Amino acid sequence: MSVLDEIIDGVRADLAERQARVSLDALKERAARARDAKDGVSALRGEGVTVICEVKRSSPSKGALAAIADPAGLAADYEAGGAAVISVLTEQRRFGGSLADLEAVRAKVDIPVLRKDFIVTAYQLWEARAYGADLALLIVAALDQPALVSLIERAESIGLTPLVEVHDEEEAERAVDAGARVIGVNARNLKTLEVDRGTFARVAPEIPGHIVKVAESGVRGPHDLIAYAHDGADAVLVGESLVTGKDPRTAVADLVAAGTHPALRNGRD
Ligand SMILES: O=C(O)c1ccccc1NCC(=O)[C@H](O)[C@H](O)COP(=O)(O)O
Repeated sequence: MSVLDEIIDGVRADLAERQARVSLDALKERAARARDAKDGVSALRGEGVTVICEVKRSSPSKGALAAIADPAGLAADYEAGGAAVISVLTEQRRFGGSLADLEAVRAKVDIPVLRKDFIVTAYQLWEARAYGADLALLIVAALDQPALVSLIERAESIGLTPLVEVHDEEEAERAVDAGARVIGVNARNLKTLEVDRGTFARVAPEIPGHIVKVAESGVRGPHDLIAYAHDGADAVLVGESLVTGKDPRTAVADLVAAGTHPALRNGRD
């Protein structure tokens, strides 16, 4: 069984427990009371290369990364550093996240918030909206094409911007066909968990220019953002290097400075 399959088995088991406790109607009522969702596309099409900063406690590839006792405080530091979007990993078993983290971050920051999880049902999209997310991750490798199309449509219909994640050219084609407006190319191979930063350069040419292109994983600092920018990234998604570094606010500010540097912007025009 692949790592992704194992993760999704756990996600489905936890989801069944939540569904037994909280009805879909109750979630929808909670979603109706949530703050209106912010537009993820305009946030990511900000000045230069924008930065999505992740709240990530642990991961299948690295184990424990950072305790993060105060996810909202960390998100506030990211926002102060100039982040365009906060990504909150809500998967519990492998990443140590929760919907409570999402809710706390939402209450603290003004910028859009992404629910990063392994979403396989519309119920999870309603959860995302009910706990204040503006964007939600959909992983092409985890979904057949009818499910991908249906979840993109449902996300859009309830105000969420779907960030559709791909790992190769074939998945990119499926994401485009399904109507994605934002596509993330993840450099982390879900079979080996290894990061290959060349993945973005290979896959990005398959993605039409009107779609926002996000380079996910493996950003250690400004030099990696610049490399992804030269390969056509509109945004980067950064987790590990921020949560394991000493000063997340300054680290984000350094990334944002690199992403908005006039030399980089001229080179991309
Ligand atoms: O991080 C992992 O080990 C991982 C394993 C299996 C599926 C997903 C995984 N990570 C989720 C992510 O996509 C990353 O958290 C995100 O792109 C940030 O990456 P990084 O900056 O390298 O932490």
